[in-house]
Amino acid sequence: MPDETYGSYQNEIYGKGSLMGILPSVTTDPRLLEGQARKALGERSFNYVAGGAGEKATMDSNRLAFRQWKLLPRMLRSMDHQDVSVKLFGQKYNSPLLMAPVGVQGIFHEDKETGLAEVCEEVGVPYIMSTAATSTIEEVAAASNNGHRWYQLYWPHDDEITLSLLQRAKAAGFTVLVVTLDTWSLGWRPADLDKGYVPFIKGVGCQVGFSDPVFRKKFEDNHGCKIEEDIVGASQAWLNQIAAGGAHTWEELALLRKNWDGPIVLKGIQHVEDANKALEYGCNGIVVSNHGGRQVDGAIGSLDVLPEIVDAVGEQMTVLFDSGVRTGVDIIKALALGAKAVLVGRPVIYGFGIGGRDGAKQVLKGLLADLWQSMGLAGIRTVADCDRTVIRRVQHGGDVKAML
Ligand SMILES: Cc1cc2nc3c(=O)[nH]c(=O)nc-3n(C[C@H](O)[C@H](O)[C@H](O)COP(=O)(O)O)c2cc1C
Ligand SMILES: O=C(O)C(=O)c1ccccc1
Repeated sequence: MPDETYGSYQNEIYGKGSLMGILPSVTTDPRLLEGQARKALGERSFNYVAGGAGEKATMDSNRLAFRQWKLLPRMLRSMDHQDVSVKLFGQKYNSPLLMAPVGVQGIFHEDKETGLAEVCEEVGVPYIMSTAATSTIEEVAAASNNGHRWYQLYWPHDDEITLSLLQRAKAAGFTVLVVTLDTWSLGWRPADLDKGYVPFIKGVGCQVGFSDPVFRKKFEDNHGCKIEEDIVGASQAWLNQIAAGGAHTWEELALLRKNWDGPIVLKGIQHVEDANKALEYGCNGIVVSNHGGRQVDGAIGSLDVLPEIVDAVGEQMTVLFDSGVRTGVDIIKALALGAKAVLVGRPVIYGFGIGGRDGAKQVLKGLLADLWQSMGLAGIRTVADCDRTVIRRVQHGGDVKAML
């Protein structure tokens, strides 16, 4: 049962820490988390999650963008009825935090997607499942149980396969479709390129495709053998569907709109004109995101474009945010600039790599407790109260290296 106040994790750590000598096994310091994960994970898995495109300039920009906004805390306000719940697409959620879709979770811990989905249900955070998963749609749904789950589509080029994935996601209780637009091909990622590391080449992260009846039949018809008899060939065929072979177009969104009854959210929007187009093409929301700086190096910091996008479409559609969120105060800043909720990727995966289910749970609970504490101490009672009056932009951005 999720703790709906989220204040108690701090008490849990202080209480148990001082009374029983039990300390958290995953650091609560956002500056130390990546280093702890580096020690726990194999080199290639660590490089994969921590890596970014090019010289990581966009990863830096993501953090610097946060540093340029400061809170203006208010005092002597009763926080007796503090509430961090939000409503997204007519559904109430306990907090404005969502688990970002992250591929190949099985390379970070054997608990894989099913374990993380279970944890998300326990802490009350919606789990967004990636198409590049090491578990099937149906396995994740079973593990997520009564938890909120959204499905992230890497959009196959073959429409029949796309329709099959949508049908499976719907049947498995995924309520929101998140269509990622910025990764129709992998970015230029030196850390992976130098080690020749692509987990999918040997079928890792292809479980959604390999378990899909339409993809299976087409593969067998075209290759004259079963997937299990040619894993490398099947991996290539799956990758050609979801992460190679060119970008889709705005016009093609009609297929998704026609075949998905629930909300459709476009992930990877960084330009006001694209936000306007998302609206024009009948989408219900967007994630302002640069994929955590993993795709276009030198792209603008994600938080830097949030205000103008919110000004353009925030009244008509749900604007979500990700890329660079590391603390509770980061969440407050994104909300203050108009995001309705935020997605977090790497920090949770670091915790997951360090301690599987338990490690991921510590990170998620920590973020929620930090959000709760910081909102309260800043005098912000509800997410609705978290508007542009609670922050101010300053010129001195701080040293991003001190943070990362
Ligand atoms: C290891 C890794 C794998 C990812 N895989 C996916 C994916 O399969 N689908 C997707 O839409 N985004 C994927 N992302 C991007 C995240 O959803 C999110 O946009 C990004 O991690 C946010 O930035 P943050 O890590 O700074 O929080 C991935 C990110 C990482 C770090
Ligand atoms: O690595 C990523 O960022 C990502 O989004 C991805 C893309 C294809 C397969 C797995 C993950």
